[in-house]
Amino acid sequence: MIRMKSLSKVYRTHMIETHALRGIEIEVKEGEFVAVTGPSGSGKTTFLNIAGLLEEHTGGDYFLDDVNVTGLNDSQRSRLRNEKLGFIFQGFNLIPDLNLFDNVDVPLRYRGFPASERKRRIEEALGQVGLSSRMKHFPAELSGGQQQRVAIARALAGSPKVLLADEPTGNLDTQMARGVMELLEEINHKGTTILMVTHDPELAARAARNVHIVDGLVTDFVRRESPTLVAVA
Ligand SMILES: Nc1ncnc2c1ncn2[C@@H]1O[C@H](COP(=O)(O)OP(=O)(O)OP(=O)(O)O)[C@@H](O)[C@H]1O
Repeated sequence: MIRMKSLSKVYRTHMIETHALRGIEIEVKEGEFVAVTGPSGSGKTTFLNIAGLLEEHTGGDYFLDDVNVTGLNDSQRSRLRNEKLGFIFQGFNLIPDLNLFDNVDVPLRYRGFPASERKRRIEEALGQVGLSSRMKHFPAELSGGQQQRVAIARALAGSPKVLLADEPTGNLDTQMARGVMELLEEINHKGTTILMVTHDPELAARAARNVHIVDGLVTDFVRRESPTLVAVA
């Protein structure tokens, strides 16, 4: 589903070059749940943003669902992103002035689905995260955990193949974090591939696979189903 070959990312600002990713080799298969861990500044968000087509890599190749995204133009990248990917962020990123229904509707409007199809998808997605009864509520009327559930519903409504989550529980207390993790596990069991950046060792340990990034390199893949160390770069 996700394949990166010698992938690198260099940020160039004010004469300074930052080598954020330095030759990533990784393959994530459909249906995997991968936790991405590593120290601050190691390149986790950069990795996730490139996987999510939010940023362009500067070297190597990236194949998303067998499409080589290297060299695609902005509109091709947007189309691929909208069709295949869903995003969840630490800060939820909901629009405060829109109720839950309309928040979940935002990316569906971009996709150009007809109103009846959007309604069906919104109701189904909010149902899946247990918030059917709150559709007319506004984000500020919900707890942090509930707001993250809305963000998950917004991501799910587009039926993404891959869900990318950057510290999805970073703003939540332990109890709420567990609830969100359980929901992500449920979504994964239904077939969605998940890539989740987390600083939380407890959550990382629950993912079937951990990818550890240090200093822009993947240093460790651990498949917890088998004790074998699959790759060390
Ligand atoms: N837009 C940017 N311009 C310049 N440098 C950047 C940019 N974004 C990230 N970097 C640099 O790239 C490196 C990797 O950053 P990244 O945000 O991917 O790390 P991270 O592992 O997600 O860190 P954290 O856990 O603290 O969020 C850092 O040195 C960072 O300063």
